[in-house]
Amino acid sequence: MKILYDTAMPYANAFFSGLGDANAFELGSLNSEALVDVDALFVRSTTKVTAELLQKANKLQFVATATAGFNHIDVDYLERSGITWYAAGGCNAVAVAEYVIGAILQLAHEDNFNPFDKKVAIIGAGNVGTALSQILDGLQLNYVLCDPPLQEAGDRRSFVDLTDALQADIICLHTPLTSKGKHPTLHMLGKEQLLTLSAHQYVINACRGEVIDNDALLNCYSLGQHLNVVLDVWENEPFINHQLIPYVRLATAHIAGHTLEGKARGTSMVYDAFCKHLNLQSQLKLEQFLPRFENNPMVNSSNSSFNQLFQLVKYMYDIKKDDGIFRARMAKSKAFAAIRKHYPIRREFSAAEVTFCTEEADETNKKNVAKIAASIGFKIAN
Ligand SMILES: NC(=O)C1=CN([C@@H]2O[C@H](COP(=O)(O)OP(=O)(O)OC[C@H]3O[C@@H](n4cnc5c(N)ncnc54)[C@H](O)[C@@H]3O)[C@@H](O)[C@H]2O)C=CC1
Ligand SMILES: O=C(O)C(=O)[C@H](O)COP(=O)(O)O
Repeated sequence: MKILYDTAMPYANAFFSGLGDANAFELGSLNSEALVDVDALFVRSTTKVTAELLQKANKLQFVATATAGFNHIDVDYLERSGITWYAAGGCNAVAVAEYVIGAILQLAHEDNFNPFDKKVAIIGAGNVGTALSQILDGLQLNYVLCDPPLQEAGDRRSFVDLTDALQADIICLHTPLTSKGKHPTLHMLGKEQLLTLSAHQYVINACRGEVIDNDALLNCYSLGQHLNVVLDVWENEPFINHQLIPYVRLATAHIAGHTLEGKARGTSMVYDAFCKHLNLQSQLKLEQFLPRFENNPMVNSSNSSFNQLFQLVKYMYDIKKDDGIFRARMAKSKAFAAIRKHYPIRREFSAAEVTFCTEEADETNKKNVAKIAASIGFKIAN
């Protein structure tokens, strides 16, 4: 059994070497020759799995991506060719939701608004959208959901349409990239939609760059429209339009899902799916591999509730730092792919145990913040 996997899949050798002759490929190095006699191919979103790449894949029976999105895979071709495929939907849902919360609290801090008074719209209420809604529930922030496919399929949550969603204060995009079907998302926010937005609203795109028409966005900015947009994803990655960067409020290199947990869960879900395909019992579990988080956060309970939560979230994920690195490196070169490749280890809230430094007078405040922190995933020290 010959297995090829992307080197960017954490713990892949440990997971796959017991299942066959497992070898890694480096980003950008895969070609059709390398797929001769390969039985299983495991990728991340940076490898386009096309008919052309697979033209010499004489033995391929299973293709999997250790990512939620699968628009980089020609699934029609795989299905026509009798090749089983799998995408690790949900592997990094919590990571993206934590990125979005990091962005909202950072913007609230910079623009001096109270996030608890704002309404969030979650467009795309699947794995990521649901993980985000759970954190918003924990923080007691108001939100609406917009997901016509789920609504039509009978999902019992309550939904609004796109026009209503675009009136929310903070609009978060969590759809797949699709260009066919009844509800395509390609350029879902085009010129017409962007022109309806006001200077008091915020748009956060952490799904796929092409869901916002980037040329239309640049045009709005060039014409003087004030738009608060956070972009983790861009059209035409990694060769994005640099002209957009100075206008964007927070800019990152498609790393919203890049927690250690999110990436490693992708590997482990691919392993489980492949074992199932082979009719084998999975032997390995993600928990065997994840290291303990050593630098647990401490929070001062004499600060306001907002500041304590902001401090805590920023300790685990500082979006402003990623934004600074992005701007500095992108100013000098086409560093998009390199920033992603060398992204430092980031952990999810659930890895950390929080200690509160509390004077007696702050005890009630501490209890309130600790309850909220626990409800968004943190462990609380006794
Ligand atoms: N920035 C990053 O690092 C990451 C980006 N992603 C992207 O986010 C996307 C969503 O991820 P998941 O939640 O795991 O996928 P999912 O498939 O669980 O959820 C997507 C939801 O979007 C809905 N949807 C589809 N078309 C829609 C439309 N026109 N309007 C509103 N909703 C629509 C679907 O019904 C579904 O419920 C992925 O497809 C991927 O492209 C995912 C993880 C990490
Ligand atoms: O899961 C997805 O979908 C994503 O967008 C991933 O976070 C992308 O990560 P890479 O595969 O590009 O490292």
